[in-house]
Amino acid sequence: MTAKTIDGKAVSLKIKEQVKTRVEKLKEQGIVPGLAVVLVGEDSASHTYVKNKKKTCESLGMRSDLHQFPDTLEEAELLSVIDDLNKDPDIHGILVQLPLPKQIDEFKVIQAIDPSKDVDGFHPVSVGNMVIGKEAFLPCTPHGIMKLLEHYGINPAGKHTVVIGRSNIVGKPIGQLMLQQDATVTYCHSKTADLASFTRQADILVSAIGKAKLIDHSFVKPGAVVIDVGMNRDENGKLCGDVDLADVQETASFLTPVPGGVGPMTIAMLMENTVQSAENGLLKDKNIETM
Ligand SMILES: Nc1nc2c(c(=O)[nH]1)N[C@@H](CN(C=O)c1ccc(C(=O)N[C@@H](CCC(=O)O)C(=O)O)cc1)CN2
Ligand SMILES: [Mg+2]
Repeated sequence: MTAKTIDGKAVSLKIKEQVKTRVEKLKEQGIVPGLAVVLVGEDSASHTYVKNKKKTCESLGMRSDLHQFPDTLEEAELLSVIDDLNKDPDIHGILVQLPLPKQIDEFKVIQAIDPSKDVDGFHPVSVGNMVIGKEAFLPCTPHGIMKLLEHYGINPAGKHTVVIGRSNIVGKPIGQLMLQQDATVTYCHSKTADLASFTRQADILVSAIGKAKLIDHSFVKPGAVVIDVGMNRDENGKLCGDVDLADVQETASFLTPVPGGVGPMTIAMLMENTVQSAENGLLKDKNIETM
């Protein structure tokens, strides 16, 4: 068996086209969806992601405001910025790029965002609604993974999904979204003993552990769908995922590459959440109940 490549770039382009159409409809009604992006510090990867988010917003006809601060920013100042953005009627989505510098408590900052503008889906209200299966902004990377599965006709129902990683951004929520689609879910993490004994049971394996090429064919059940959320550098400094693609190619049925798999979906889903937030605002103005 040679695994089929899941093309996240192609699927993300389709989603962005749909978002663009929704933006055009909103603009006809005088609304320009607006995303505020808050960036603190000098992390070069964060700068790249933020630049891409801003560029993508603009290419889809949305407004995007960058609020950039040095890594010495105090927590209270950041909370005050969030407060202003919460009150700004032209801003439909607020995103604080993570990670934040050490002196700032990430949880406090996320909690300060108005849940109706929480397009990252990280606020405890969004997380709670997601877990109980109510309408919520879903976190972009896990939501993007579910969209990829749907696009390729992979139904998680009744399948054993093994997640490696327990971050709030990817690991925990992807397990919850899989559970909602009737998968049987096992969480593994850095302290799991005999990791391969679990991953070899997976029909769908999601790796978000951040270890370059850890997952070779000995971790993979023949025919499994392998989703790689890792972003690492290999021995030559080249971007790679958690999965040794060449080694797993003849064992898996589907594989997401890095780059070009899950990554592009993250930004596409952020765009979708932002346009959704602007649509929700319009419905609220017309007194129609949404989230
Ligand atoms: N506030 C947030 N912070 C962070 C998030 C997030 O969703 N919200 N996720 C990550 C970083 N991230 C977006 O912010 C992100 C990571 C990777 C990609 C991506 O497209 N990756 C490409 C490769 C890019 C490269 O060449 O370097 C790929 O995999 O194809 C997009 C977004 C942490 N912080
Ligand atoms: Mg911190």
